Amino acid sequence: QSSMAMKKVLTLVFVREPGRILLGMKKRGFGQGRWNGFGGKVEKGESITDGAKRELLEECGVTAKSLNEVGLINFEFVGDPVILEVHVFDTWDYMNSPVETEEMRPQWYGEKEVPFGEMWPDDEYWFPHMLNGKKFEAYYKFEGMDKILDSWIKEKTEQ
Ligand SMILES: Nc1nc(SCCc2ccccc2)c2[nH]cnc2n1
Repeated sequence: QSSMAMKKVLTLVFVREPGRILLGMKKRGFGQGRWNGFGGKVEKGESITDGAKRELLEECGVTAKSLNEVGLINFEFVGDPVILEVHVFDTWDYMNSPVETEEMRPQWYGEKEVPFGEMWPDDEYWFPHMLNGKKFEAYYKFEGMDKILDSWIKEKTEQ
């Protein structure tokens, strides 16, 4: 047992246009075969925001000029002691059109056409908060990659 909880800090960035959202089809690694935002690990010595901008650029060639904090999600996977602490951002202020990389195949979706059937099962629960511009915190306990055993979500009033 470990008295210190083990956490891995990750980022997730969604590029926005009025009525549309950019998703990426993950081509390898964790979450392969699912549409998602762009993101990954935060490196030592970089801020979470800088890590988010770096992953967005690496994964689809888009440079975010500013990021909005959208939410904070903690994911637990049964049998894995490491909690994933995912910082979710969006950007409306960016440069360059998205391009496909080895990691991700980008595609724009209408906000009413988000392909939840090809995404992580939790997304359909917190996307509406993001799309409505509401900040949120959430927790999802997974068994495997498809089954949610336990969850909660709450909106954050601006501090
Ligand atoms: N939408 C969503 N994303 C993730 S992982 C996001 C963080 C990440 C991790 C590794 C590489 C890139 C990005 C999820 N895990 C469980 N449900 C989930 N939903």
